[in-house]
Parts: sequence; C-alpha cells; structure tokens
Amino acid sequence: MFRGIAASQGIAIGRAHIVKKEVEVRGFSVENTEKEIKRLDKAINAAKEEVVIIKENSANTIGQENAEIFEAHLMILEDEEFINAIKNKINDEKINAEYAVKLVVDEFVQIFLNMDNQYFKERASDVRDIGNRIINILSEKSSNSIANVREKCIVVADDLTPSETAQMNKDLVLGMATNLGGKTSHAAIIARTLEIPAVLGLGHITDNVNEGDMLILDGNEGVIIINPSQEEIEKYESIQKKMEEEKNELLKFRDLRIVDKNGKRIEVAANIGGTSEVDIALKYGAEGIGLFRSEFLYMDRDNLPTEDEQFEAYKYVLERMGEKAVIIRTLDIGGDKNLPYLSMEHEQNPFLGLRAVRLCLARKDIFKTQLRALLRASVYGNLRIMFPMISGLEELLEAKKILKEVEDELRAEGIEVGKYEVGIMIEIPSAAIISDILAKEVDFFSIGTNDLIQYTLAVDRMNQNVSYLYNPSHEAILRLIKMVIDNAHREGKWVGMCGEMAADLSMTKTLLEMGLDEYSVTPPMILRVRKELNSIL
Ligand SMILES: C=C(OP(=O)(O)O)C(=O)O
Ligand SMILES: [Mg+2]
Repeated sequence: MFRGIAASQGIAIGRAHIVKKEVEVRGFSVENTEKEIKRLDKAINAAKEEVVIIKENSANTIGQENAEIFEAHLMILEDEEFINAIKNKINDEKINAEYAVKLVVDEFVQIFLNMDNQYFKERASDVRDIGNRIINILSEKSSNSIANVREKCIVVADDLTPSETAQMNKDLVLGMATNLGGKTSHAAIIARTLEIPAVLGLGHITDNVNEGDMLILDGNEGVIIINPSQEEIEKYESIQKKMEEEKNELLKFRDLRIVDKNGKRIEVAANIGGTSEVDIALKYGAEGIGLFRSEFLYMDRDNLPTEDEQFEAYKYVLERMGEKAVIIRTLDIGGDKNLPYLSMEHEQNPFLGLRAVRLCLARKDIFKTQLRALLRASVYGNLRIMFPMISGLEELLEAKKILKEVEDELRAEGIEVGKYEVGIMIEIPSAAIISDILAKEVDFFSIGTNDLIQYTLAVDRMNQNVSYLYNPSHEAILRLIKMVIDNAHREGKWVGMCGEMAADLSMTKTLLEMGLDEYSVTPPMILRVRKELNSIL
C-alpha cells in the first residue's frame, strides 16, 4: 500500500498503464548549424500550432479557464530567453537541435525546481512538456503516449503535464497516480475538473508498479494498493458503487430550489478558493458563491497580485455566475495563512494577532488595491463584498470609509462602478454579541463557524489535543448563532453561513429552524445539503 496526496476524489480499480515520457534524445555534432536552427524554428512553429489546437479542443472538455494553461505554453514557445538559449547551444556547441532543446530544458527545469516557490516548482512540468513536444516534432515521432491509450487503465507516471492530463480520454483513463505533483499543480486541478480520481506525490510509485498490475486507487484517502486481494477489490467496488449511486441520486437536486414554509427561499451556495472552482460550483447547482476566499490569489507566488490580475479574477467569477450573487471576501491573511513575501512580525498568538481586516487597515495600500479591483469588477455581475474578522463597530466603519474613498477615487477617474452589497463575517464572539449594532451598517452577515467556534470555546481549530472540545452544537455556539440571525432579521438583513458547520448535515435542521437564509459549502457538498433541506421541508 502506498500513500500520496489525495488530489482528486473517487475510487478507480484497474490495470496499470505506465506512461514513460522520457523521449530518448541522441546528441551528435553538426557542421551546418544554420540548418539546425532552421529545423528548430520550423519545429517551434509546428509546436505552436499543436498547442493552439489542444487549447481550443480542451476548452470544451476542461473549461475555458483551465484551457488557459496552454496560453502559458504558448508564452514559453515565444520566450526569447528560452529560444535563444537553444540557438546559442546549437551554435556554440555545434550540436543537433533535439539535443540542444533537451539540454536547455533540463537547465530550465532545474532552475525552477530549485526555486523556493511552489508555483515555479510546478511550472517545471510545463517547460518539460513543451520541450518534449518540440523534440517529438524534430524527431518526427507522434507526441504523447497518453493520447494513445486504447484500453481502460490507471495511468501511472513520474509526473503528468497539464496537456497530457487535458488530453486524457475520461472513458479510458480510470485514475492517475504520479510520483510528483501537489494539490495545486495544474494536473491536479484538471483531474478534479474532469473528475478523474487521482493520487499524486507518491514518491516512487513507478518503481513499484509493473505494466498490467492490478491497482486500486483511492482518491478520497490518497492510497494505492498494488495487486490487491479479491476481498480488497470487493470492498472498494462496493465503496465505488455507493459513491456512484449517491452521486446519481443527488443530481436530481441540482435544479431544485428550496422554499421554507413561510415562502422564503433558502439558498445553497458554494465556497471557492480560486477561479477554476467556479465551473464545479455551477455543475453542482450552486445558487451563488457564498465565499470566495480571495487570499488564495495572494498565495503560492512571490509578490502581491496586481490590481489588474485581481480585477481579471473577480470579473471572471462574476461573469461566469451571471445574475447569481458572488460574495468575495477581502484578504484574510495571517493566522495559519502566511504570505512569505510580506515580512510580518513574529507573533506569539497569530490567530489573535494582526490578521485579516486588521492587517488590511494597517496596510491600506494592499487593501485599496484589492478594493479598486473589486469595484472595477462590480459592473460584471452581482457582487457582494465581505470583510473578515470584524470585532467591533469602529473597524467596520473604518473599512467602509476606505471602500467609499476608493469608490470616489474611481468615479473621479471616470471609471464606472456597479451596484454591490457590503457584508461582514461573523466569526468573533464580540461581533456576534453586538450584531444588533453591526446589522444596521451592513447588507448581510455570513457566519464563519470555523473561527467562531475556536474563539468562543477557546479551542485552537488546528490542535488535535483539544479537538474533542471543538463542538459546533455547544449551547454557547447555538445561542450566538440564533442571536445573530434574530438581530439581522430585525434590521431586515439576511444571514448566511460559510463555516464548515453549514455542511454538517446533523445541524441542517437546527440552522433552518433558527432562520438561516443561506448555506455556503464546498461544491461537492451542495447537493447533499440541498437534499437534506428538501427532506426536512
Ligand atoms: C469560513 C471561515 O473562514 P476561514 O475558514 O477561511 O477562516 C470561518 O472562519 O468559518
Ligand atoms: Mg475565518
């Protein structure tokens, strides 16, 4: 049994197909370097044409946004530093084009892998992918053995590039297992989008599996079993069957809308961490985005995202969701979420420290950039801006003041600002207790139980030793939630919940009876919550 990263949910049972992608490249010296450079130019053009076609085709299978990955491939093919490095190798070392490509790609890959940055580490596979494509064209071999899969199999590989994953035939590739790769690698993102179960980062799986071995791949737990017993196969077949039945059964709730006995619509929305999750949210019938954790746009990189980068991301989500509401939470960094490039002082109690809106009020430059991007995007959909970690009225008023300033600045610049709502997370007990006062200043509340529970019960949400005390149904928590809902309703404001408690099916009924207006959960939980609500009402 091997353990790796559970990168895409589901169970696959089938024969291993080992994909070896190392293209063997022979190096030899050449006299006519000009001829090699011409061959190289031709191959690069042909590679570009291939990538454009893959990009267009994959837009239909993996969605426009994920297909943009191939835009990055085109950029590499147009990168002068990369291409000149290959040409210089041909000229200086008088070697054949294939070999020069291999040497330069190896150098670039090494540079990326040595970087102390997950994003660049994961880009190494993009460069390798492009290198193999050029070499295959130069040596007139058909590219990518993965596209040649003819039978149902579980693909086992050292690493899978984005284009290989996107070219996978979902009917034949039952699952994927790789030595390398992380949860945020493009291969993982695409596997999740295509719903191909995947276990990545297994270390040495390719050394331990032989072509044709029987495998069980458990994408829920991140486990691979090689040549399992009949008993194990039966156990996993029954899990697989159950998951399939459950999924099919749940689909009938996709378009169902829940209305309570008073005629009030109860919405089930999605929590997302990035733009690529919007399509999955829609697929599972999200009635809106109840929480977009914008801090993920700031992570896995070396510098702050620019106003334009953020604007593009927010605009994309708003446009994709159409008329449906999109709650974008402003930067919630600090606590356990760090930005290595923001040199923040070491704190004894980071969860009680300079995090979220406190940090934004201290670093107005960062805050204003995000608010500008949000307001510029507001004309593209139904935007709701939400401030995290509000503890008192002053903080809320200060955040709103800055928002107003930004809006005035934009208007003075002649930039259009659309309609939008403003709300706050209720995740600190003090905010819950004065929710009657705060309700007058906002359009909505969203209860963040993940933090509300830890702060109310003094239980670190990440500490195993006290996890037995982390109890969503503690009477103190229930009273706070009820108080928040009542106070908001008294002011005619609505209340959602985006903490994990919203996805706890044992609490669905209690929350409904308290008058909760919206449940926001991870996309795969949407239909389960809706089914539960339907069975109650
Ligand atoms: C939704 C919440 O925010 P996060 O989990 O990102 O802290 C919460 O605290 O409940
Ligand atoms: Mg929180």
